[in-house]
Amino acid sequence: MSTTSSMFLTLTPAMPHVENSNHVPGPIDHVTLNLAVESLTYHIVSGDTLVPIAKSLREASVGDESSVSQSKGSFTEQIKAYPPPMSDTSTDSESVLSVENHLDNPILPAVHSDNRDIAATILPSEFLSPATILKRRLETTKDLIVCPGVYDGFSARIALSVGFDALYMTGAGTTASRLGQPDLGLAQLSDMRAHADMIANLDPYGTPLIADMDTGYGGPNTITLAVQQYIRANVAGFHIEDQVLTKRCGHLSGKKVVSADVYLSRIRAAKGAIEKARSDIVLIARTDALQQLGYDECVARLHAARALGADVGLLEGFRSKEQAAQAVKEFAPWPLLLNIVENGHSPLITVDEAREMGFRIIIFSFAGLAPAYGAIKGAYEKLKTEGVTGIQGSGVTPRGIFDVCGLRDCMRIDEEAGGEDFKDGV
Ligand SMILES: C[C@](O)(C(=O)O)[C@H](CC(=O)O)C(=O)O
Repeated sequence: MSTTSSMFLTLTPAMPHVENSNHVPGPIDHVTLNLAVESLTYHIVSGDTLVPIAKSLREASVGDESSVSQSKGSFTEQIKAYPPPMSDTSTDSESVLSVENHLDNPILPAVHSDNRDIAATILPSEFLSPATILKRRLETTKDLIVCPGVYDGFSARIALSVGFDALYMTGAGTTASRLGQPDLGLAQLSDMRAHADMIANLDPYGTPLIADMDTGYGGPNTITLAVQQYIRANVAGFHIEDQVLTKRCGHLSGKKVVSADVYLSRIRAAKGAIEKARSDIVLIARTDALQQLGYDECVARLHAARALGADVGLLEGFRSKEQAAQAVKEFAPWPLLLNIVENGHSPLITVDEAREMGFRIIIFSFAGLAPAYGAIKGAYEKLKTEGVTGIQGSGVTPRGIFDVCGLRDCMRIDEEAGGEDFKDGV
């Protein structure tokens, strides 16, 4: 039939979703349409499956004409921005399906033919989103995923240059660096989303970012928006907790948690948003109930969160190494994340010890913020008392700092595009 007949799409192992994907919403409003298009974009770059792409296209196709044409325009632009690896047209019969046949599947009716042409140009055969990378690593290995805390673009760049399994965007550090405020629930969704978006997209196709989502910033509707926004921001995983909205750092005294019912409504809302988006973003259920309600209540809350589909558990503020090890055993093989906050309320557990205990993710929330505090304060004090910063002779040059921030990539992009901005160097 059309131009699509000779085009092939290599599908990822997530393909079996096809059989269960016949839920197609009815007519949609502008908001839903925009979400569909954004989710579509996400799936293009994520390479999850063809189904969400086709489903989103269908959703777009039932919107009003102006929305549809607007969405198609933006869609086409997005595809141009992410050119497919056209050289890879593997013919492995298990992994290659005709786009045309696939879109003709009766569970995916009414896809516009011009949209099929667009879909046929998408070949996300090798690309996995950071969320998918993180999720598969949790599902298919027993690795301990080690994440340094990053609190801004520069600390994230430094962590990327050192090389880690994943990064952790600390809410405490975000609040400190973005707002200059303590970790008391003062950062709003817009602050956290914008910060996460910037950090997650410094290396958009690589190192996964796990980001703090605090309490979810409100009730189920706000949490739904928060999850949608984190997904669109290319965040690979997030944790959501049971503290009251006026929360505080998990390593301060006087914490208060909401009831188990309210907590579970948060988890349910988060999971529902993830499923609706067909996203692989990793849902980490955190409980801060230890201080106020004790260990058994934490265990009950995390078991309930697990039953609702949370991918990972986080029990905040362990009192001892024994308690940490006990929790891993309690939930195995469900993965647990360990939050290390040096000089906080919990004992220091090293990467090797955490691996031995069986934790699956370890975050060092203050690994960037605390040393930055010491180094910056030292330089400022020296400047004040001695009239110099002490940086001279340290070997840290402006060029070196900009290199960490991707200067070479910027130069390469310019050169490859035929630009001349850097032909005489920098
Ligand atoms: C993990 C945490 O949520 C963070 O924002 O990094 C904080 C860290 C901290 O403030 O000590 C927490 O443990 O609550």
